[in-house]
Formats: sequence, structure tokens, C-alpha cells
Amino acid sequence: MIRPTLSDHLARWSQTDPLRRDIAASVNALADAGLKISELLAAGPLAGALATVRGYHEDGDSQKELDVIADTLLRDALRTAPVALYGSEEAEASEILDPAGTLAVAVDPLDGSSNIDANLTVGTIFSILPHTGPDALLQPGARQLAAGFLVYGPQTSLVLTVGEGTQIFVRDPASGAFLLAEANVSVKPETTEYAINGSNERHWDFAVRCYVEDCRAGTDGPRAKDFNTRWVASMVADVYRILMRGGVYLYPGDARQGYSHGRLRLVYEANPVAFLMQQAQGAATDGVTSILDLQPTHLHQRVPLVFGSRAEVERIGRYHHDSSAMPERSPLFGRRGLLRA
Ligand SMILES: O=P(O)(O)OC[C@H]1O[C@](O)(COP(=O)(O)O)[C@@H](O)[C@@H]1O
Ligand SMILES: [Mg+2]
Ligand SMILES: [Mg+2]
Repeated sequence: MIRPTLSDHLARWSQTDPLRRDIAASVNALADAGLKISELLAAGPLAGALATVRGYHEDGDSQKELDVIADTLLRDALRTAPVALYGSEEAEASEILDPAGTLAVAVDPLDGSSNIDANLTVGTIFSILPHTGPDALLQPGARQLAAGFLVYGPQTSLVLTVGEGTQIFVRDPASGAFLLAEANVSVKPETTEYAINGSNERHWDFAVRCYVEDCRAGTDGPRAKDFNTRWVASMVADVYRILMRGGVYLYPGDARQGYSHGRLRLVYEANPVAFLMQQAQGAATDGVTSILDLQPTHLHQRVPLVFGSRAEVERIGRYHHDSSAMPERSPLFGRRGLLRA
């Protein structure tokens, strides 16, 4: 079987359309930078103290040495593409690259960087928007032209949507090229697997507690089936698993200081994942509203995030809207909703 390479696939898709050609050039540049990041990750401690904490973001999240290196590699790669505006988790403000460029690109250079020293899967997430001016990165996710992520695991893969389904390309160790491995991935609508960081349980709102309790009750509870938990603490790895075999991921807002809107960032984490989910027949919401419909107000804005198998995401929405979707609960847990004040 002959598998197209990523660059051939993009070249065919973009042949007659200049904007598509710009998107293709940007995705190819991101893929090149991703290969360099994957080489550093593969060398691990041999490449230096990449997991060393180098500093902290304003909100207290730590910044590792490799977060900064990955950011530089991506920014430099995108300078070779028609990208006007670059926004990154690792830089406070967005930056102008090519003023004549047609695109704005937002990235999470390394997702799951707390896992580097543990030799676990991490990734690079990207969102590509039309360049519309200085606030181009604050367009709703529904305006994305392309989105995806590289995942550095047992395989280095690139998961991509250009709005025509979700495709997975795997790096071929023999040729070094990304080859199409899974065309038009489809997320199973139903699942018995959920992902949430259970250590935050005491901080969750009523609806999230009820949902998780009902899953845990298994065949003895209202769901009448047993559930399995998976939590990698690298969202990219959780997304990949959900694309492959279904499941649902939740990072809700909770009562901890600074977590009222959860942990994930709307512009360069939730939006690209939501676009990939939509194109793979899955769904992504903030618990209630579709992620793709939200209006970002700033580059590093956090958002509660629920995504994966459509029926399960919809069910979680009902837990927030409709108390009849839940069995009787203690009045002690009176507050509901993923979006806390
Ligand atoms: O450590 P926690 O609170 O469980 O958070 C884990 C989540 O945070 C993230 O690591 C956030 O991404 P970064 O590593 O880019 O900050 C997700 O990948 C992951 O799902
Ligand atoms: Mg991240
Ligand atoms: Mg990151």
C-alpha cells in the first residue's frame, strides 16, 4: 500500500488555492520543528538538563528548559512560512513574524512538559487562523483554518485537520517522512472510559462530582455499566487515545485558587483539540457551550474543557443543565456548573 507523505498530501490539497498553499507551508514548517523537538526528547538527559525548571509564568505554571527550546524552534521554523502573527504559551504577548503573512499561528510548544523527566508522551499543539490584524489570535475557534498536534510517544505522529476530517500521519523511521496512517479518524460516539485528575475531586462542582460518581458506581449505579479511568497528564496523549478508541476528557473549573476556569488554554490548547474533535465526529465543550463558539478575550485565557465521545460530552452537558439527568444528591453539594465565578 502506498501511503502519501504529509507534504504530498498538503501539496495536492493546496494546488490551486494560494491561502491553502500558505497553510500547507505552515504545517510543513511545524512538522520540521516537531522533528527537531522529537530528537531532543529522544536523547532525553543526554541532550542536557531539559527538564530543569527555568522560571515561572505569571500564573505560577513552571517553564522547563525544553519548553523554551521548543518555542524557539517553532518560532524560527514559522519565520520561513507566511505567518504574520505568532502566539505561544511561552511568551506573554504575540509577536509579528512576517508583516505580509496571511496567517496567525498559536502554539503550545510542549504540552505535558511536567512529564519530560518521566520519559512519558508529550506533544506540540497548533492552531492556524486567518491573519485579520493584531487580534487575529482572538478569533473564535470556529474560524480556524487548520489545527493539530505532534505527539512524541512510541511513535512521533502528526494529527491534522484542515477542515476536511481528521488525519493522522506517522513519522516513518526509514525515510524520516510523515506518512498518512489513519485517514478520516472517527471518535466512537459511546464510551466506558473517562479521563480526569481525580486528586482534585474535593474541589469539583456538583455536576462534575455527580458525573464521576455515576461512572465509578459502574454496574451498581445509574449508568449500569463499568467504567475505566485513564489520565496521562499530557493532554495530547489523552486526545490521541480518544481518537483511537473513544473516551471523554475533563479538566473542569474547580475551587482551587486560580483554577476557576480549569487549567487548559482556550487559544492554543482547547480550540485546536475542539476542531480535531469536530472533524472526527466527537465534541468539545466548556461543560455547556461548544468550545469553537467561545470568543477569546486574551491569548492565555483558561477554559474548562470537556471533549471526546459525543454522547458522553452531551451527557455531561445535561448534568450541568438538568438535575433530572442526575440521581438524588446530598444538598451539601448545592453549587453546580463547570464555570464558577
Ligand atoms: O497536572 P494536572 O493538573 O493534572 O494537569 C495536566 C494537564 O495540564 C497540561 O499538562 C497542560 O499543558 P502544559 O504542560 O502545556 O502546561 C495538560 O497536558 C494535562 O492534561
Ligand atoms: Mg499544554
Ligand atoms: Mg506547554
